[in-house]
Amino acid sequence: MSKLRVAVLGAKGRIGAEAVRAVESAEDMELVAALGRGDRLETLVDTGAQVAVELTTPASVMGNLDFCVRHGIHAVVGTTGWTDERLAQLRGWLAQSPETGVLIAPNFSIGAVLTMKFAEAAAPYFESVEVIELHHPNKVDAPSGTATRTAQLIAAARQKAGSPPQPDATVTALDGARGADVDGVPVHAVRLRGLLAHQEVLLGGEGETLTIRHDSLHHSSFMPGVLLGARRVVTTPGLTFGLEHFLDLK
Ligand SMILES: NC(=O)c1ccc[n+]([C@@H]2O[C@H](COP(=O)([O-])OP(=O)(O)OC[C@H]3O[C@@H](n4cnc5c(N)ncnc54)[C@H](O)[C@@H]3O)[C@@H](O)[C@H]2O)c1
Ligand SMILES: O=C(O)C1=N[C@H](C(=O)O)CCC1
Repeated sequence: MSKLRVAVLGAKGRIGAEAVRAVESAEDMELVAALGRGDRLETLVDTGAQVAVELTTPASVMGNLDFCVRHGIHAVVGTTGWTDERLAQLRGWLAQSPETGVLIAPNFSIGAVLTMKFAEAAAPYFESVEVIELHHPNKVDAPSGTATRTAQLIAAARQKAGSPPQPDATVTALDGARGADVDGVPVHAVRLRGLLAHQEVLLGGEGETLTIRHDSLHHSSFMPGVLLGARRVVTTPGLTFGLEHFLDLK
C-alpha cells in the first residue's frame, strides 16, 4: 500500500518539530516536506503532498490554507485564532474545491477533547461555570483555542437546556479581573514558565463544585491526534471542526 504523503508547515516550531518526528515515525506516512517561515509553498505541489499539517501562527494560517485548498491539498490544522469570519472564508474556499478536506482541531490531545465533552455534558447541571487555561509564556494568543472552544460548547449546552445567566454580583472590577467573556462564560488565561498546556473547567452548584482538569505535559500528547487527523482528512471533504468528529466517542 502506498504511503500517505504528508507535509508539515511550521516544522521548526514547538509542536511542528514534534509533528515532523511523528510523521517520520509513522509506518503508513512519508514526510515529503517540512516547511518553515519564508519557505516556498510551491514545494507542497512539487513534492506531491496529499496532506499539509498546519502548525504555524494565527497570522500565517489563512495564507497557507488558501494555497492548500486551491491546490487540492488536504489540511490538518492545529493553529489557533479561529473566528466566525475566518471560518466563513475557509468554507468559501472549500466550496470551490469540494473534494478537499480540512480538519481544524482546537486541541489534538485525547484528554483535552474529553475535557470539552465532559464540560459540555456537565454545564447545564450547575449554576456557575468558568474556564481557566494555563500555558507556557511563549504562547502568542489568549485565551487558548481550546478554552475558547470549551466555553462555546458550554454556552451552547446551557442555552439548549434553558439555563439562566450565571450568578455574579460583581459591580466594580479591575479590567480583566473577571476574565474574557466567551458567550457568557468567563475564561481566564494564565501564562507561567514551566507549564505547557493545561485547562480547568470549574462548575459550581448549591453546596458543591466539580473541577475537570487536563494537563498536556509534553507535545507528544498531541501526536496521536495529528496522525489520526491526517489519515482521516483525506476521505472527509469539507470542513471538520474538532477532532471529536474523527473519534468514536460515545
Ligand atoms: N491544536 C493543538 O492541539 C495545538 C497544540 C499545540 C499548539 N497549537 C497551536 O499551534 C500553533 C503553533 O504553536 P507552537 O507552540 O509550535 O508555536 P511556535 O511559535 O513554536 O511555532 C510556530 C512556527 O511556525 C513558523 N511559521 C510562521 N509562519 C509560517 C509560515 N507562513 N510558514 C511556515 N512556518 C511558519 C514559525 O517560524 C515557527 O517556527 C499555535 O497556534 C498553537 O496555539 C495547537
Ligand atoms: O501551546 C499552545 O500554544 C497550545 N495551543 C492550543 C490552544 O491554544 O488551545 C492547544 C494547546 C497548546
